[in-house]
Amino acid sequence: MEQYIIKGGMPLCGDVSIGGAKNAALGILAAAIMADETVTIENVPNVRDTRALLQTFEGIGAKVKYVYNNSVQINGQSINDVIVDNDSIKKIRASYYLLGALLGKYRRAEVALPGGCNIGSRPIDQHIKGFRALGANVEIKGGMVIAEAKELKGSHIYLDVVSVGATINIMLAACMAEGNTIIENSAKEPHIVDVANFLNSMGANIKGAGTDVIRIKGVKHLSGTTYSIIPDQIEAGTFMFAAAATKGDVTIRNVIPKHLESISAKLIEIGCEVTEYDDAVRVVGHPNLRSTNVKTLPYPGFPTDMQPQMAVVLALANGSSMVTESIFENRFKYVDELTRMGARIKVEGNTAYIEGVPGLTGAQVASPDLRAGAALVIAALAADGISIIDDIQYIQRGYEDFEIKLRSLGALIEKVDSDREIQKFKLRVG
Ligand SMILES: CC(=O)N[C@H]1[C@@H](OP(=O)(O)OP(=O)(O)OC[C@H]2O[C@@H](n3ccc(=O)[nH]c3=O)[C@H](O)[C@@H]2O)O[C@H](CO)[C@@H](O)[C@@H]1O
Ligand SMILES: C=C(OP(=O)(O)O)C(=O)O
Repeated sequence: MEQYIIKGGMPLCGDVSIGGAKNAALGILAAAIMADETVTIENVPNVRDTRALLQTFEGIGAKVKYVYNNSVQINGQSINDVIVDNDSIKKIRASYYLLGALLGKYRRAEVALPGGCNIGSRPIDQHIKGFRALGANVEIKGGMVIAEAKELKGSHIYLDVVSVGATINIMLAACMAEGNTIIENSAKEPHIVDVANFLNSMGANIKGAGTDVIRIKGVKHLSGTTYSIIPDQIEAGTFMFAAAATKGDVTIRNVIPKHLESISAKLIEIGCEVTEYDDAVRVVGHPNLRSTNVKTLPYPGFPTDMQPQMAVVLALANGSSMVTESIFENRFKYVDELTRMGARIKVEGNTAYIEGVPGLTGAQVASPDLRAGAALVIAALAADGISIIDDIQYIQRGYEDFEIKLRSLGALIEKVDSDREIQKFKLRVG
């Protein structure tokens, strides 16, 4: 199994360019199969999750062509199956978007229950409630979600919880339903807006994305388009926190600074310097970081997908901090691993109580999930000595060329696959 080996203690310095947003890409790729023509999508992150989704499209008969590095052409007209239950799709969360897309286009979908990071119970009751409100029969049988509708009719849907997945999924189905749909209490994340913009560029009629009321007028056909996905807010934030933890100086390019406000605000609060440019942010670390408290919230609040990375930075700040996770009930699994590196963190309920330490020490640790894995990489970059990170397949779900980008900032990190490669790295870095 592949691992990362890291020799820490080097401040990260230089420029890094951010790729397309994974969580926007997954919604947009699913939406693309609804078009009657070829769709070209640019800035698609080449990560495990997007590859799994694209392979699944081919499995049900869609045509997928990689035009160059991060551009993909999709034509869904040749789809000949609405049953999706292959092994790789079961591992990703965004398989649920195939329900909305296939139901909207073909009025039937049978998709394996979603996987994704094991960070909580992650029900999909709000997705199902939305589909039912549009007139679909939905049942769960043998690990599959089966949704079927003779006709889909616009409806007024109030989400009981603010859900990114349910908002996008209902938007997908409703944009090809008859009549008008209103989604109230919808999520407002930048990727919701990006999926809506993409659907509109194919001829859908969606207004209000980015607010908590989305209005959709159903259309009969969606056409071809060319569209570029927004930069990944979470990849950008991860590099920002890596700069802070290693007391470095990193300019993160190809970002939308507005999407990073909650992250920048926390970095400034703890003493880092953050400069915003039109499409870049520069983070300069501080030798003595201050403590603070953070609570995860739906956008524009502090993102849950940045919570583990923030905890690592606070583990290295002076004084006591509190990190409260309000979205997922099981997102502190990295704490035991971080403790093995010398962090002082105690979890009670949905809050991690952190006593900052002057430094961490390298250790062998395992990624419990995607962002926790990224956080452990940050910890290892800041730590004294050598760390080995196991289970990096989770990290590869969401970060393209993570180790290559980190190396370009001066990090001593290698992806290894054998003891021999580990020994070679150790000899090289001394
Ligand atoms: C592929 C993707 O885009 N994943 C993101 C998406 O996940 P995901 O779409 O799974 O997250 P949601 O926004 O739906 O979840 C938010 C909260 O609502 C609850 N809930 C959700 C749906 C539902 O039907 N019933 C219900 O109770 C969840 O358990 C959670 O407590 O948004 C999360 C919150 O920003 C991010 O951490 C994930 O990275
Ligand atoms: C939790 C995440 O992903 P997913 O919802 O795909 O598991 C994430 O991107 O941090």
